[in-house]
Order: sequence, then structure tokens, then C-alpha cells
Amino acid sequence: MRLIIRDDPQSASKYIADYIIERINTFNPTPEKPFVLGLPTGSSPVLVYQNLVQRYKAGEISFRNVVTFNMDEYVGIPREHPESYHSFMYKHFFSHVDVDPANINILNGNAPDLEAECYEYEEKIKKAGGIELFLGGIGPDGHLAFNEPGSSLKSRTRVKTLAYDTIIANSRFFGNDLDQVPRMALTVGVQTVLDAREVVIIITGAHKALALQKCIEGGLNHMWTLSSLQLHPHPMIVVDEDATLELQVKTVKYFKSIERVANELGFRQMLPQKRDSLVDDHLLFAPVPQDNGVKLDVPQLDISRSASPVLEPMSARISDDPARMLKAMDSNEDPQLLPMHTRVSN
Ligand SMILES: N[C@@H]1[C@@H](O)[C@H](O)[C@@H](COP(=O)(O)O)O[C@@H]1O
Repeated sequence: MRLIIRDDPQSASKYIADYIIERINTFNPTPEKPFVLGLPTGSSPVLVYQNLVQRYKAGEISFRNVVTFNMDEYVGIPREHPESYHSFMYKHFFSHVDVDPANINILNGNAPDLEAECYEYEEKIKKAGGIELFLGGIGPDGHLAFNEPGSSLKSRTRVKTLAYDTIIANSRFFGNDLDQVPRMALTVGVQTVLDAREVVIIITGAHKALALQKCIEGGLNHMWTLSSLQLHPHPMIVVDEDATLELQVKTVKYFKSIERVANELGFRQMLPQKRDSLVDDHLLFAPVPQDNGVKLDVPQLDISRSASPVLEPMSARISDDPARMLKAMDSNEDPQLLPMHTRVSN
């Protein structure tokens, strides 16, 4: 996991734009071998798109041979609705660069058969050779695309009911009118994101600090789907200072030091030549062994290893009087605390 910390959303977005440009240019895409880019919506990536558009206009990057797949789309609002993710993508990115419209893929939230639409989307991604780089954002509850808390970490593109928190969070785009916010969406699954060769996530703002903390310092947890990145071989999260507010200082220092060393060595991210992220289920989960007639001895339970550890009371660890310490170890007594009135003076 790479965690890149920048002072503000502007510099975090510039970092990501630079990185994407470097990746596409190094890949040197052609019509036969396009660069497949996964893209998000939301306010966080807007500055990344602005950067990419500027750099396209400056002649530093072309999207001619880039195939795009968007993460999600609302169900039931017309494609032309100003808040549909179709409209968002054209407004902020597609209308300003040379991407071939035939190479743009966005889920159709008005498809007559939504399940078939999701299935075909996964097939299209496969046919395109898999996503090379998936750029994403998160919601304050740590959702990735529309993979709300509790989503299966093995999920694939599907119809999803939105969490009430997300409906509230997204109502700002619908005139703060909760009734206008769609209740359902189509979204790529957690596993669809994890299948990408590389995942880059932008997180800015104090309101997303807890989600970042859960992902970086917590364990793998479907209640914070961002934490699924721990299963990916090359995730990179780019954040502003505010998003780090819930991290331990030592965590922040650790990741900053890693970036410093990587800079000295001259790289931002180290990707192996051979793609290593398309995870085959049979590799992840070893098959249940079939009975081959060979009888193995049942291992005997080692009681000594499962015995309870001896816990010493806190008072034994904080006292510097050896006699008292020994007594405390035997007794389980509570530490003697001063009553509140003796500690508060007026
Ligand atoms: N489905 C999208 C997510 O893909 C996006 O990451 C999130 C965050 O939006 P913002 O960046 O505006 O906080 O919004 C929506 O819920």
C-alpha cells in the first residue's frame, strides 16, 4: 500500500494527474493495445479531471487510445439529467479531451434488464483486457464506487440499494432535496476494482479521515469497503492533510518516509512487468482436498498452548515498589486512585 500525503486537495489532485499521465505515456497505447482506465465521479476527482484536461490542452497527453470504464451510475434518472454520472463525466472530462466516444463505457441505469447490463459490463471489461488503472474516490462511510458498508468483498458489477447516509451525502447535488436522490445505482463490485492492475484512490477532507484510518490502520472489513485495498498488490491512496486527521502520527511519518525513499530511488510506484492482480478464485482459496483413501492421524490437542495467559493487574506494572508489586501480582487489587476532589483544586 502506498499512501501519498499532500498539503491540500490541489496538490493531491496534481499528483494523481501526473501519475496517470506518466502511466499512459509509458504504456504508449495504440488502437490495438489501448490503455484501459477506470474512472470515478464525485467532487473529489473534479480537480484531477481539471488537471488532465489542462495537460491534454498543453499537448502532454492524448486519450485517443484510452478505453474508459466508469465505476457507477444511478438507476432511474435520465442520462441527460444534470446529476447523472453520464452528464458528470462529459461535463468534467470527456467533452474536453480527445477520447473516442466509442471507447467510453458507462453503466446504463435505464437498461430494460439491469442484471444483464451489469453482467455485460463485466464481460466488456474482460474483453478489453482488464482495467489497467482504476481511479476511485470514497464516500465518508468508506464506500468504494457504490459498494456500501457490508458489501461483499467478492462482489461484482450489480444493482445496489444506496445507504441512507449516501442518500443524505449526495442530496447536495439534488438541491438538498432527499426525495430527488435516486435510491438505487449500478456499480462495479469490490472484486471488479481489485481485478484492476493498479488502483489509485483520492481522499480529501476531514469528513473522510475515519474511513482512511479504518483502511490503513484497521483490518480488512466489509463495513469499510475501502479496506478491501489491503487485498490488492498495488494500491495507492493519495490524500490531503485533513484526511489524515484520524491516523496515528507514526503512521503518517512512516508513509512519508516510504515516499521519501521511493523518491530517492526515482519511482512513485513499482509495478511488475507481468500483471499480477487478476486473482483466480482457485488460487485464493485452496480447493477442499478430496478423499484419496490415505488415512492421516488426527492431530492431538496441545492443551499447554491453549491455556489462559497469566495476566498481571495494572497496579503491578505501574508501581515502583517491588514489595507492593509482588503483593499486587497475587491479589488482583485495583490500583488506588485519588478521589476526584483531591485532584481538582479551586
Ligand atoms: N458513487 C460515488 C462514489 O464513487 C464517490 O467516491 C463518492 C464520493 O463523492 P465525493 O468525492 O463528492 O465526496 O460519491 C458517490 O457516492
